Amino acid sequence: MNKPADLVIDAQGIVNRFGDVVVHEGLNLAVPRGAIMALVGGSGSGKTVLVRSLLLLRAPSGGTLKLFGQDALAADEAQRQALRQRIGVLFQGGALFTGLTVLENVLLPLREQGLVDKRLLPELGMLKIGLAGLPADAAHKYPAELSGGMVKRAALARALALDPELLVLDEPTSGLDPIGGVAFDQLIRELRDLLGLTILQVTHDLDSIWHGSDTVAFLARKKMLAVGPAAELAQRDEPELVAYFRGSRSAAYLHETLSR
Ligand SMILES: Nc1ncnc2c1ncn2[C@@H]1O[C@H](COP(=O)(O)OP(=O)(O)OP(=O)(O)O)[C@@H](O)[C@H]1O
Repeated sequence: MNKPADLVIDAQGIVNRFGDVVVHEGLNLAVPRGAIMALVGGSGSGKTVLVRSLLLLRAPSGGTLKLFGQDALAADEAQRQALRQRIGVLFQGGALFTGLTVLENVLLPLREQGLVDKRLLPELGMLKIGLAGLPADAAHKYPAELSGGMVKRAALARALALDPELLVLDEPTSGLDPIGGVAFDQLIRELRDLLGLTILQVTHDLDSIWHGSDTVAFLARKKMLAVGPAAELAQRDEPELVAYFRGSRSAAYLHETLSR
């Protein structure tokens, strides 16, 4: 068992409902520090609603939520803002400002925070761009001038801007070719090791699920149906897990990776 202090996210008994529609009912999720956890579930199972709750963008209808050991639901707005600043978010599609260069995008959170000496900003921005695996000359390009993989990396550099402890990634490898996807997974693992990050990633990418994550949290029946390494979940008998891990898509994937 992890001590509570070792859990970056500790959500217990979470309930989320919209009118009569119950999305989560007594959902538990514990993410230990240093984990790379994939958040997986069918369409409409409630991954986005859960992530919005974890990012303090939506108050759950019930349950408790500790972030970094602090009671996030009892926190006042200033404390919630401080908690949010400890979380870097990579939105699907990158969500970069198209009228700003990569460097300007990366510097935006730092400028808004206003804690860093302005003269140090460009150097700091270039450091984040390098960490995200982009060449220095990408800094002065606009998002439209970048490949899909570079856009993801630029968005990652921005997510790293405020030195987060937790990175939340929404389908980080979607739209990338398999080689680009594996390279991105590898980068995430290196950053976890280098910076001591904790990663929670919503993903449908079988490479990310099987090889890019240590643990898979599987959302079904309004709760976390199972949490464990992909190989462990693939042995379970719950019909949702059988369909996901032993269905035709997974079978084809495993057949292909075993023969690589
Ligand atoms: N603002 C809202 N008002 C009403 N219902 C909502 C709202 N947001 C989400 N829902 C419902 O909550 C459920 C879960 O939606 P959510 O977007 O979290 O699923 P998801 O797992 O992220 O799906 P996908 O993989 O397709 O993106 C759905 O039934 C959806 O209709």
